[in-house]
Amino acid sequence: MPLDDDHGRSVTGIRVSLTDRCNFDCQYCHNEGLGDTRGPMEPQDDEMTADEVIRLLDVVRAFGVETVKFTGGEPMLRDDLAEIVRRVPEEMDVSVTTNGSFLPGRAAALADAGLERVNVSQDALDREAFAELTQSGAYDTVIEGVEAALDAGLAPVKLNMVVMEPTAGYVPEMVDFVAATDGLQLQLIEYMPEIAGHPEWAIDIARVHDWLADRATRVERREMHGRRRYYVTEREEAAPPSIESAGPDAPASGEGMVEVVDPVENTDFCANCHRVRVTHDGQFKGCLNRHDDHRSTGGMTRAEIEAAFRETVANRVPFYGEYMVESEGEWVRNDRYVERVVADDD
Ligand SMILES: Nc1nc2c(ncn2[C@@H]2O[C@H](COP(=O)(O)OP(=O)(O)OP(=O)(O)O)[C@@H](O)[C@H]2O)c(=O)[nH]1
Ligand SMILES: C[S@@+](CC[C@H](N)C(=O)[O-])C[C@H]1O[C@@H](n2cnc3c(N)ncnc32)[C@H](O)[C@@H]1O
Ligand code: SF4
Ligand code: SF4
Repeated sequence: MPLDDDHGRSVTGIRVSLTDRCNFDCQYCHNEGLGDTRGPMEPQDDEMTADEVIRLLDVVRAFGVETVKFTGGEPMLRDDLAEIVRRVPEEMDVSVTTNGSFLPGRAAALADAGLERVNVSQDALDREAFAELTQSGAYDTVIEGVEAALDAGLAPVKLNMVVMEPTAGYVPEMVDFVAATDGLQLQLIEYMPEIAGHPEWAIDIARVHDWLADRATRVERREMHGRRRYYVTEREEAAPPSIESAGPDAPASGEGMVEVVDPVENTDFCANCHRVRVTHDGQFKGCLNRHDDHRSTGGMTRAEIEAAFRETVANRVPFYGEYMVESEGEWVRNDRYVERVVADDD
């Protein structure tokens, strides 16, 4: 049975950052709550080993955690990613979120190792905009990577697009693209300024919902975070760039799914959050936005890791609505946690 926190949220998923390193330098990157990805590209001593990752997964699986997501930094900078995926406890659903630049040549091996799906970041179907946003010239490689993932059977491949002022204009084309391409889905992620800064890039996500509601033939609500999923059909007049998803003769599905990830100041999203994170150096982290709830697992016995996980879950609180509360139209830290942080620091 999964563990529940004090707010009735069962923990069913774990997100493991395998490295803090990245070969891109996206202008918007929050690095899963850990700040800057810039730095050395070589493996770092503080990264968990494959054995340590598997040991943690073994512990949380026994607490009913059903899904694991490997992320980073760029998780495919880990040469042992396929080995790690192969060793994930059998009962767990395993996926990876990647910038896609290493998928050509490696997607098939990951699928063989047991990877079930992959999310690939792609913010614009435009070479120049992509280069500007990611500070990388890997546009064609990423498109090839998406094709490689589809060919390897990793569908549905979710394209992750961060929606903010510099990218919002590319949304319609991305939606047409997934509607026209079998095996692809789109995830529109509201830009989160909390860690990355640049509040001026934030957009009003309600406008995106309204636009999608007009465009969609049906709408669903995902249990996780209460996210809305819009199903869209192909428009005849649209001619987006093509990907031959399942071979040149494969029929297009004619329907695409677009999911909106809208965590910013969204109490409903946080009230339905079922995830615990693990940092690349092996610390449990109860919330993406918090830095005061990390619990180390380094050098611990299994019993100690179990205790650290229980404590992490017990201390989880919805970020918006509990850790942050509204006061006179502003989000401010709840006094309860200000006191706790000061006490912890002593
Ligand atoms: N604030 C917040 N943002 C999240 C959370 N989960 C996902 N996100 C945002 O969505 C981004 C993409 O996450 P992914 O790992 O690709 O996708 P996902 O939706 O979590 O995973 P799937 O289960 O594959 O749909 C993250 O890097 C965050 O920006 C969450 O629990 N809280
Ligand atoms: C931190 S990256 C790590 C995995 C991998 N390097 C990648 O880019 O997919 C995970 C996801 O977070 C998203 N992301 C990064 N910074 C963000 C921000 N400030 N707001 C919203 N999403 C963000 C990225 O677009 C990506 O899809
Ligand atoms: S590729 Fe991922 S981890 Fe790297 S900078 Fe971009 S969003 Fe951040
Ligand atoms: S509590 Fe909210 S901000 Fe924190 S990880 Fe969960 S959904 Fe994200």
